[in-house]
Amino acid sequence: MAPISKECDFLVIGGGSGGLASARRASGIYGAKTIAVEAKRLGGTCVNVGCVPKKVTFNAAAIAEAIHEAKAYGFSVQQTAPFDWPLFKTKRDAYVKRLNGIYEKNLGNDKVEYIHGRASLTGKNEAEITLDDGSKQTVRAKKILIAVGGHPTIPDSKQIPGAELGINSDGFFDIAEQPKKVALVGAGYIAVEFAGMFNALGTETHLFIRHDKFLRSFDPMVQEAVTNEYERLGVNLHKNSSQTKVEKDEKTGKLTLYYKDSNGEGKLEGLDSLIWAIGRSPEVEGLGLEKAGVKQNERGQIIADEYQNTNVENIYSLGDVVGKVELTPVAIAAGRKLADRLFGGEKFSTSKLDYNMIPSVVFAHPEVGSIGLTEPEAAAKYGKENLKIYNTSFTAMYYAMMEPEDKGPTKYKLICQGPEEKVVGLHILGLGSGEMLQGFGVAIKMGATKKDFDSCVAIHPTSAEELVTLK
Ligand SMILES: Cc1cc2nc3c(=O)[nH]c(=O)nc-3n(C[C@H](O)[C@H](O)[C@H](O)COP(=O)(O)OP(=O)(O)OC[C@H]3O[C@@H](n4cnc5c(N)ncnc54)[C@H](O)[C@@H]3O)c2cc1C
Ligand SMILES: NC(=O)C1=CN([C@@H]2O[C@H](COP(=O)(O)OP(=O)(O)OC[C@H]3O[C@@H](n4cnc5c(N)ncnc54)[C@H](OP(=O)(O)O)[C@@H]3O)[C@@H](O)[C@H]2O)C=CC1
Ligand SMILES: N[C@@H](CCC(=O)N[C@@H](CSSC[C@H](NC(=O)CC[C@H](N)C(=O)O)C(=O)NCC(=O)O)C(=O)NCC(=O)O)C(=O)O
Repeated sequence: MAPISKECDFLVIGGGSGGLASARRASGIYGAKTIAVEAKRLGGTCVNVGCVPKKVTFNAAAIAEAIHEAKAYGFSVQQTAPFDWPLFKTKRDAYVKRLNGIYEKNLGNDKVEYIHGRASLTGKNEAEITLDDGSKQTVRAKKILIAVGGHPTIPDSKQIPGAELGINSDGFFDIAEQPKKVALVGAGYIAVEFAGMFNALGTETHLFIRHDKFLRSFDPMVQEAVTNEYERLGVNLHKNSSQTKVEKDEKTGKLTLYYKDSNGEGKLEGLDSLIWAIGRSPEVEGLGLEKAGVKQNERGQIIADEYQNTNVENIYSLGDVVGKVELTPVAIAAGRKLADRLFGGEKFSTSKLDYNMIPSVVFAHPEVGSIGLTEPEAAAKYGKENLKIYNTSFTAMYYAMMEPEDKGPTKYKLICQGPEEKVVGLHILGLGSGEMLQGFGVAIKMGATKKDFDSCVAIHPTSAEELVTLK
């Protein structure tokens, strides 16, 4: 190994949501000598190929829907040209690039030393960084944070010949022209969000799921309502399906997907893109975990306790590579709490992130918001007889001017437990659910009961008011 070229208090491997947040707090607030290493682009998955470009694309899809809906309100909106995907992509790329620059500047402002390169552990307190020109630097650190995130999982080409002809969520953001026809495989956040966006923007969209509903980790109300809504909106759902082969027509570049479903065997021709969205795997290859003795679970994720400690003293890990809850605010919060604990002195000596009651939103059509237990989870934990479930289903006033076939669903479910009716789960779908959930999340995190909900006077006319007037 090359001689030690740098020493620091805190070496952060991975310049994504968790790593940046931790590094900036450690250095900017507590003055720890911190080095952050990023192999690709600052900001990580969220800024470059995740939340940020996804939400901007979701906004484009929402505008496409609004243009359609505007007619019902008396506007004579006429689209004179199709959606300009290349223009939109150029602007989206430029926005992300601007954020990369802002993040680099932020590191400078917080006096974090930034190294662009790929880090690999060489021992308990040491790492080797391979720079872009191939040269190497070695760093000795008192404490090391591993926040290297993950990458999309792709099926094995031995099981599905031609699987490599498909792309993944990273590739989605490289698509240069709007596809006329796409197939997506998967049933989680990404498949559902992408399918909804493509469909709203006018692409013929086929979604292949292994069961008869998607978003199966969500409350049954969400699974059923959103699956039905996607069918109503014209997404071609291939239920109970599996894929057997993918072929490419070398002349046209179009793909054919061979599959099986409850009707037998089928094939879907003329695809501009096939997108695998079947989960993510930890980014641990070449990280040298074995050299430092850091333990992983059977999925390759790093094992860390509630304080982000790995099994090796002074090596910590958080975010997607740990895989408990794969969300940006979770990685950020864990990263900041860790910096507080490590460098914030006595006051923060027990600082840790509480992984209970974390709200999340699926930017589906309509948006879905969820916090706490699903109804089956609550029944298993507390017993059905100790629960009171409040449901409502109504037509949001936004749809008042529209024909029945153009009205989208709104459904809310509040799950309460015990004689005090403590709220242990809230599941909402409909317009504005994404923005709505955060505030209710605060109340629920504070331990709100149904009575507390009811004691807040409604704001009229809003969809949210239905949640404080549930019967
Ligand atoms: C399409 C998509 C949409 C998403 N939408 C949302 C959303 O709307 N809301 C939400 O909360 N979450 C969303 N997520 C999830 C969110 O992006 C992740 O949970 C979050 O980015 C995880 O942060 P992290 O710090 O753990 O890892 P990352 O952000 O992935 O950062 C890890 C960084 O480490 C770098 N790295 C890896 N190995 C090395 C190495 N050896 N040396 C140096 N650097 C290395 C990587 O290049 C990367 O930049 C989305 C994810 C995807 C894929
Ligand atoms: N809005 C947000 O906050 C977003 C958050 N994210 C985060 O990123 C994570 C990764 O997203 P995603 O990739 O969608 O993963 P998810 O884990 O959310 O969903 C993947 C789903 O795909 C299905 N699946 C798995 N293997 C196969 C297979 N071989 N063939 C067909 N279907 C399969 C499974 O559903 P089933 O068992 O029903 O088949 C599985 O649950 C999310 O869990 C989330 O934490 C991502 C995007 C947006
Ligand atoms: N909530 C606003 C988000 C606004 C926002 O935060 N925009 C970011 C781009 S999303 S960037 C992706 C993500 N940021 C966030 O999630 C925002 C974090 C929140 N503001 C906080 O500080 O807690 C992240 O990975 N953060 C890691 C870190 O910052 O340490 C930005 O412009 N930043 C410029 C700047 O910071 O100067 C919205 O949705 O409109």
